[in-house]
Amino acid sequence: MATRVRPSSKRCAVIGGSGFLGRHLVERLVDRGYTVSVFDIRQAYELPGVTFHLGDLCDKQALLSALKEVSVVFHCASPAPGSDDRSLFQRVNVDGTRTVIQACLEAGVQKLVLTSSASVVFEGTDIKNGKEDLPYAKKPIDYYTATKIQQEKLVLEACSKEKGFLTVAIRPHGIFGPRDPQLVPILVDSARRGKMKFIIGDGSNLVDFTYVENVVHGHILAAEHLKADSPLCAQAYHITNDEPVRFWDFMSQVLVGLGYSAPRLHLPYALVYGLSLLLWLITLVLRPLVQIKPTFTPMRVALAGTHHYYSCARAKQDLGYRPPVSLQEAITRTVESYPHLRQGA
Ligand SMILES: NC(=O)C1=CN([C@@H]2O[C@H](COP(=O)(O)OP(=O)(O)OC[C@H]3O[C@@H](n4cnc5c(N)ncnc54)[C@H](O)[C@@H]3O)[C@@H](O)[C@H]2O)C=CC1
Ligand SMILES: CC(C)CCC[C@@H](C)[C@H]1CC[C@H]2C3=C(CC[C@]12C)[C@@]1(C)CCC(=O)C[C@@H]1CC3
Repeated sequence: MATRVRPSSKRCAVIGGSGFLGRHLVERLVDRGYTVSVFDIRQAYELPGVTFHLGDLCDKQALLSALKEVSVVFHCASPAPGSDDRSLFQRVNVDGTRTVIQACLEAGVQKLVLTSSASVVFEGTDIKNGKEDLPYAKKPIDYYTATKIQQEKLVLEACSKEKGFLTVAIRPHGIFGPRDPQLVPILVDSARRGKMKFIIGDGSNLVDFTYVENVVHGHILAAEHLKADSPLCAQAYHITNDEPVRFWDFMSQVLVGLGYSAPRLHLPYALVYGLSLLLWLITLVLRPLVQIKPTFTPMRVALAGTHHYYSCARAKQDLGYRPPVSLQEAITRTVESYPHLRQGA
């Protein structure tokens, strides 16, 4: 009689493992003795002990071959938020996540840890010390956020103790750190084009920026604490640095650290938000003729001019989470990791 091999609890797969967060997660998992398979549409690096499976997460057969004997799946793949492509977000974040769940069930995966986003509750207005019980945004600020909401619901609803399939969602916010393709590069590009002279609003708005290694730590704690009798099943957890910071102080510290000037002049929030909406509408109308990528999208302006910071008390209580790297240390490490983006480089 054929015996089914019981997956080792240290065998995991990282969907989106070639990305910024995914690669940091893979590196940490390897350090902790996990056997890791990466599933991604691209291979961005090589690492001893890591197997790469190239494929689209919407393809169940491709997923199934990567999930053989895997007990834990981390799903941190998504199109970039800035891509603004409605059908791509729907296909990957919603339909694709359904496929991931189905493949996990068929492959006998025991745990699925989703990288969601704290933005699932953000509607463009202030959130101060937001807890996980805030309702999902009724009017999500963009397609990315709208599909992250649907994705999180799908994953949490799939949690089934009867089927031996447990799920949890991690909601990070403003991830930054070495190799981030988004935050620091966009900031520096804006500074180099002379667009970082202005502070949007009065500059007092507090925001969470979370160091990538802390986000990774939260994911691994969640995977290791997720058990049938634990409070984690079908729950979402904010993972932050637990040190809200003024948005413009954070941006200024990174800019000055890299040799650029900090923004000084103030512009009224309502004016900049209105202009960004107008620009967005114009790009929408012109899209068939010309592709314009505005720096100041309504989403970015809303993020730059409002409070949005979250409580991670639930993660502290249920996961024993404490951010291992302080914000100051994280900024120093990040600035040092981008010598090629320094002024004059
Ligand atoms: N960067 C941030 O500040 C935040 C990110 N998140 C979430 O964290 C996760 C990781 O984000 P990042 O590492 O920043 O993004 P990233 O763009 O660096 O990585 C995403 C990875 O997913 C892969 N991918 C995209 N579509 C795929 C598909 N159809 N099949 C297989 N792989 C596919 C990409 O090739 C890429 O390697 C995402 O789910 C994102 O929504 C949540 C909160 C904040
Ligand atoms: C041009 C400037 C006004 C802003 C430059 C920095 C921004 C690129 C970043 C500041 C906050 C960041 C952020 C995200 C992306 C990069 C920023 C807009 C997310 C939208 C990434 C995906 C998420 O799930 C939420 C993030 C919130 C913060």
